[in-house]
Amino acid sequence: MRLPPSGASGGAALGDELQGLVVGTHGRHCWIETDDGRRLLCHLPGRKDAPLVGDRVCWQPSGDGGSISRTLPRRNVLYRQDELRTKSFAANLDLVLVLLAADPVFSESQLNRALVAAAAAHIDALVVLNKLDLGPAFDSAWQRLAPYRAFGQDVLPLCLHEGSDPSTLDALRQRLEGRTTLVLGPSGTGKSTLINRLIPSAMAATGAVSRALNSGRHTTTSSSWYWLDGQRRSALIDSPGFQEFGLRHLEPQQLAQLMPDLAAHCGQCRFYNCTHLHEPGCAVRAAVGQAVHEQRYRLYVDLHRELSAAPRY
Ligand SMILES: Nc1nc2c(ncn2[C@@H]2O[C@H](COP(=O)(O)OP(=O)(O)OP(=O)(O)O)[C@@H](O)[C@H]2O)c(=O)[nH]1
Ligand SMILES: [Zn+2]
Repeated sequence: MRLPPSGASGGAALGDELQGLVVGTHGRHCWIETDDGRRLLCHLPGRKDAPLVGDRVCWQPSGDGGSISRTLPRRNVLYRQDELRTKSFAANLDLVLVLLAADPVFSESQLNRALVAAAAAHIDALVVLNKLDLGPAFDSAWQRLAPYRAFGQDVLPLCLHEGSDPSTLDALRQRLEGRTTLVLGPSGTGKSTLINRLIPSAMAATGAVSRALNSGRHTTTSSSWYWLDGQRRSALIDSPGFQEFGLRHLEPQQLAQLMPDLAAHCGQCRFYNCTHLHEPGCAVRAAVGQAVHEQRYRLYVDLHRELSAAPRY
């Protein structure tokens, strides 16, 4: 079967509108990719509701680029928040990959924030622990993840060490197939190494475009899109911003439901609006030290306090 010819500018037509995928954002402009794989710089009409990497947009040709007319409805958006405002990592995600490593030692609070944000956005999460070759350091990090595995969180070991057995990377590759995955992780875990290993050399230029877009800025705040295959079915989005992973867009009352080990007990508390902090007959507190790991409950208490104290915007 022959595909119908695409529009003069190469995008999928919707009425007389052309569609494209946002693969990079930069102030008042963003890079879009047409369905036949061409990339062009588009101008945004206004500051409000700027499209995110992963968005599908409608656009019209203008000059040697284009102009975006609107963003199509999103399946989801992963949010975080810094001191000042709510920010978004990307839209229309299938998976959030949290990359940790045996070294540097990871922050459980950061890990939990990423998982809570993904759960709040109804996006699957995958935790990957890199540097399997570090032996004892890896074992103790793997042990710290035991409570996460116990509540059903998918956790994969990984080794990106030069010359190592490729089986862990192959297992990860399978998880990414056919999906759009946002990669998050603190500095030093091997994020750049992973992206370089996963992206075929022919496509690395894609990342170069995104990096070039960001290079003039003081801090890199936008996400970069990389295709993992020639068919453009599987994609990775690399995003900065893991260090300041605020969750103030969430209400404290939502929190327990977004932590699966706590959520399993929420329904059995005496009071329907139990905060699981001090109430009598609290099923969550009764499970602490058993089905709910002490450390996980501590993360809940701290984050609940933070969300309760936060001013809302
Ligand atoms: N031992 C070991 N070292 C690794 C592995 N993967 C990556 N590294 C090393 O870890 C260090 C950090 O890797 P990067 O890929 O630069 O990490 P990153 O997460 O991109 O860090 P930033 O560039 O700071 O954001 C480098 O020295 C890598 O060579 C691994 O599986 N085992
Ligand atoms: Zn309770």
